[in-house]
This record gives sequence, C-alpha cells and structure tokens, in this order.
Amino acid sequence: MNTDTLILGGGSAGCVLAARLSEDPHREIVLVEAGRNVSVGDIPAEVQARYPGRAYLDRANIWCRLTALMGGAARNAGRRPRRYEQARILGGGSAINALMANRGAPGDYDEWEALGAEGWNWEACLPVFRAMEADRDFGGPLHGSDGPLVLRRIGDAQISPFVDRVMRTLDRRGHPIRPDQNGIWEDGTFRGVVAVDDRGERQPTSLAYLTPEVRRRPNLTILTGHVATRLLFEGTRAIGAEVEAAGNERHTIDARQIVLGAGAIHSPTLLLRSGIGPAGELRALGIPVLCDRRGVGRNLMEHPSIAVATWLPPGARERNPGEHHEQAIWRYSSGLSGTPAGDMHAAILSRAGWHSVGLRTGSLFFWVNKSCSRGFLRLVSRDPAVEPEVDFRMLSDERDLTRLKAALRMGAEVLLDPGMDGVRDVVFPASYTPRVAGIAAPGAWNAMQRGALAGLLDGAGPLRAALIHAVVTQGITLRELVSDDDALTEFVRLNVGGTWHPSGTCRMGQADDPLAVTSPLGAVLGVEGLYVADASVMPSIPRANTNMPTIMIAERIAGFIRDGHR
Ligand SMILES: Cc1cc2nc3c(=O)[nH]c(=O)nc-3n(C[C@H](O)[C@H](O)[C@H](O)COP(=O)(O)OP(=O)(O)OC[C@H]3O[C@@H](n4cnc5c(N)ncnc54)[C@H](O)[C@@H]3O)c2cc1C
Repeated sequence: MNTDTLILGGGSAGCVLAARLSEDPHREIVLVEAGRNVSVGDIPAEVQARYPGRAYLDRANIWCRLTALMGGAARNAGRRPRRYEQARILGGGSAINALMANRGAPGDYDEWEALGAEGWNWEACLPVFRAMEADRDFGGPLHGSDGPLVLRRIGDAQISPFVDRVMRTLDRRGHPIRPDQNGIWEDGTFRGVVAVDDRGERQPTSLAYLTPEVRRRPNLTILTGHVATRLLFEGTRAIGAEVEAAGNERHTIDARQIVLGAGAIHSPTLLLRSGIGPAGELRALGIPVLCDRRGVGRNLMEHPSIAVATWLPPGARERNPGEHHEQAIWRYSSGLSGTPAGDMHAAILSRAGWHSVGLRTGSLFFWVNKSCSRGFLRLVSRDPAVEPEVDFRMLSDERDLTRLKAALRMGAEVLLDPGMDGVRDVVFPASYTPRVAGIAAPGAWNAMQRGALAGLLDGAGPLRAALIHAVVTQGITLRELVSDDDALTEFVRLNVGGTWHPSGTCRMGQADDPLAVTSPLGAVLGVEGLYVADASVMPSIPRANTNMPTIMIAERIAGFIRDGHR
C-alpha cells in the first residue's frame, strides 16, 4: 500500500488529522487505528451514552496490558504498577472519556511558547479553540458557534441535589458560583462544560470529524484493527510503517509523510521502537539508533488526584442513571509559592460508578491542575506486543504532595459543613486504586455484589460508618487522616491516582533544546517526513482536561502540514 500521508493512531487527534488533511483532494490519506471502528449507526451503547462510566472500563475499548506506576510504595514494599486505561478504539480518548470540555488558562499556552514552542501562545490558540466548538450557551470573543463539537453546560433539570448543594456550600464558604468554566480564567465553582450533542449523546472525533461525508472521500482510507509496530526509514527520512492486522499478518505502508497520533504513551513508544530516543537505552535493547534524542518518553505529565466521598441519602442521589456525572467543578488557587492561579481542581461528582454503590456515593475528586512532578516511559523489550514501563513519579515534586494533602483536608471540611446536612451521610477518603478498578469492572457478578453491598449499607443505619470503614476504606478513617499529618502523607502517597491525562512525552521545543522531540510545527527533530500531533507534544500540562487541548493541537499541526510549513 502506498499513500501521501500516513496517520498512525486514530484517537482524539488522529481523527481530526485525517479529516483535515483529506480536505485536500490531491492528498491521499491512510489512517491506521489499532482499535475497532466507531461510526454513525455502529457505535456501542456505552460509548454513545452521556453517562461515561462504563466506556473506559470495557476491555474492548482499552489497551489491556498497559500499567503504570503512580505514586509511592507502602512501607517495606516495592512500588506496584496499576492498570492505566488508555483508549484503543477509533476516536481514542474522545470515545471513552468523561466528556469534560475545557481549555485551561491562557497562561498555560503562553508558557508553552516560553518553553520553546514558538507560536503556541494563547492569542494564537484561542481562535482554534473557538473554531472547534459550537457552544450552545455562550457567545462572544471566547466562544465559537459553528465548530464540529457541540458544547453545553449541565442544566438545572440535570444537576443532582448533592452537586447543587456542594456548589452552594462552597459559594457560602467564599468560592463563588460562576456561569462559565470556559470564560475569563478565575476561581470559583462552575457547572461542567461537556461535549454532548443536541441528542444528548457523546461526540467522539470519530463521529464529529469523521462524518459520513468525510468517510466517503475517495482520498481517505481508514484501517481499524491494525497496529503500527515500527516506522520505516531510508537514511533519516521516514518512508512508511510496518503494521499488523488481526491474525498477526504484517505488511508495510509506504508514505511520503507520517504523522503520529497514537497518544502520549504510544507515540513515543513507536519512536523508541524505531530507533529514535536515548541512544544508551536503545542500544541496551539491541535497537539500532537512528537518532539520539534524549527527550523521547521524558517529561511525562499527569494531574495527580485523590478524592473525598460521602454516602448519599436517598434524596441526594442522581435521579437519572443515564445522566452525565461530572456535573460541576471547583477551581481554586493553592497560593503555594511558585504556583499559578487556579492550580487546583475538584470535579464534583454526582456518583462514583455505574453500579449500585457508585450511584449512592457522591464525591469531590481533587487533582493538582498545574502539577510539577515529571515522570518517564521507556521500552523494556523490542517486542511490539510488550507495553513500555510507565512511571509518572507522581508527587515526586513536594509541591504536588502538599497541595493534594491540603485538598483532602479541604474536601473533608466542605462535605462535613453543616450546609451539607441532609445531602451527605458518612464522609470518607477515596481513590481509584486497583481494588476499586477491579470492583468497577462492568459485569453481572460485580453488579450483583455491589447491589448486595448497597442494600446492606442502606439498611445499616447507625452501623453504616463502621461498615464503610471496614469494607470500603479498609480501616482508614477521615478523622485519623485530618488529625495526623504523617498518616495523611502516607495515605496520599500510596493512593494518589491520575486523571487519564498523560501528556508531554514528545514535547515541542527549539532544535537546540536537547530534551525537545518535536519542533513547534510538530516535526520530529533530527529526521525528515515525520510528525507528532497529539497529547505527547505538550511542553507543560495545561490546567485543563486534556481532550480539547489535544484536538486543538491536531487542528493546528494539520494546518501546518497542509500549508507545507517546514
Ligand atoms: C478514561 C478517560 C477519561 C478522560 N476524561 C477526559 C475528560 O473528561 N475530558 C478531557 O478533556 N479529557 C479526558 N481524558 C483525556 C483525553 O481523552 C485525552 O487527553 C485525549 O484523548 C488524548 O488524545 P490523543 O489523540 O493524544 O490520544 P488517544 O485519544 O488516546 O488516541 C491514541 C489512539 O492511537 C491508537 N494507537 C496507539 N498505538 C497505536 C499503534 N501502535 N497502532 C495503531 N493505533 C495505535 C490508540 O488505540 C488510540 O485510539 C480522558 C481520558 C481517559 C482515558
């Protein structure tokens, strides 16, 4: 097979790249995606749903062997990797994520430019954000009205009694309720902006960008169920890729130009496997070094998280099980020296899972929105079936630990505030541990078990607190954590999780920056004909969920490639 532009990875970014680059009828495009197809009329119900809590737990939609190290280890024990969900489906993260649609602070993009990504300041990025969206609630200079992604805020009829009361309680405590999360960057609480279309359904980029009309273009070929195993080069010029179809049949696709959209874990992995990366590490695995670039797989970023949860009395529970659950957010500034405004984020969740216990649990899911810790990923085998080692080194920067500990304390205060009387019951610490992930797997057995536990907890009356502490938090109480700093440190270090926002592993920068992997145009430094255009290229993590920033990146780099910038 032979094409002009070969796009590897059909995720949030890859589908945008395919749609935009195929607008030029003279350019042949092949899009290769490892996961299954998603199209209008052929979309799994859990992917289409506005309630997203099943899609990312379905093993058919994710890279099942991928694990990652998050934070610290228990005393006298090694660090243990946990499953780390990343999409393997056409549309990528946008087909399984929590639908939150925000961009971060203007300062995040000005920072990208300051770090060497020339031309990526807020003034340059804002018009692209606007062009991507059709905001159904707000207009004006910060919003778009006719882009492919419909955005809206959770309405009065949808908001759960618990979420509504948290917002009012926070308002009374000095964190004002504000109308627009995507408006002026300021602290407060906001109804969540979600990418939900006018029928109330998810819009993965595999539908919003790869519309039936786009798919009919004769110059666009979409290959799903195909895994790219390695890039091919002639000298230092990329000339194609080796791909493996289901059934292990390998073949090559020749191309004039290759664009990686395989995401922040698998785009650097493909570079490493193809000989682009830290020379010593590659040689140790017997991979011939094509280009010694130390930055490949470094600068791995996430938003470290921890939660405070409460058992919900019946009247405070989500009334519609199909409703989106991340209904509001709380943005605040830690005030810690060297951190910017609005560096902290809490998702105010009406429920904690698809099952009966989840439906009865509300939570404040905190994350450090401007995190300072940086991790890495590296190959451990030449075998393309073996996932890389991923180590986020969360909280390795003390500032992240300090902020997350303070967040847990604040969350406890808010949920225990008398203003919450009637919509909260027992308050307890929570996090997305491997145990919780196991329990959360969709299926009849888990549904039955959770149903029995929910019934037990509902009927437990004065024994509920003891039962939650025994079964849910396994002996850890909130009182102990907020009164004992060492216990809190240990709990946060052990239980810190992510938010599924990996980024930065092929970061943009200037050619003389030894840790830069791509130029500000997305071109891989040191070789020709190869680009990266996904969450990997972010120089620093934005104060945002990362889907909209990634789509903006794909839009811009597609534009650079289309216009022939070098
Ligand atoms: C569970 C979850 C919840 C999230 N919630 C939100 C949210 O609410 N809001 C938000 O803004 N962001 C959210 N995110 C993050 C957001 O979805 C990602 O930042 C975004 O999808 C990244 O886009 P990407 O194109 O870089 O990578 P992806 O969307 O992950 O796409 C990469 C694609 O490449 C494919 N691929 C990888 N390797 C190969 C290969 N070798 N050959 C062929 N194909 C390959 C993968 O299968 C995948 O489809 C969430 C993510 C997850 C996983």
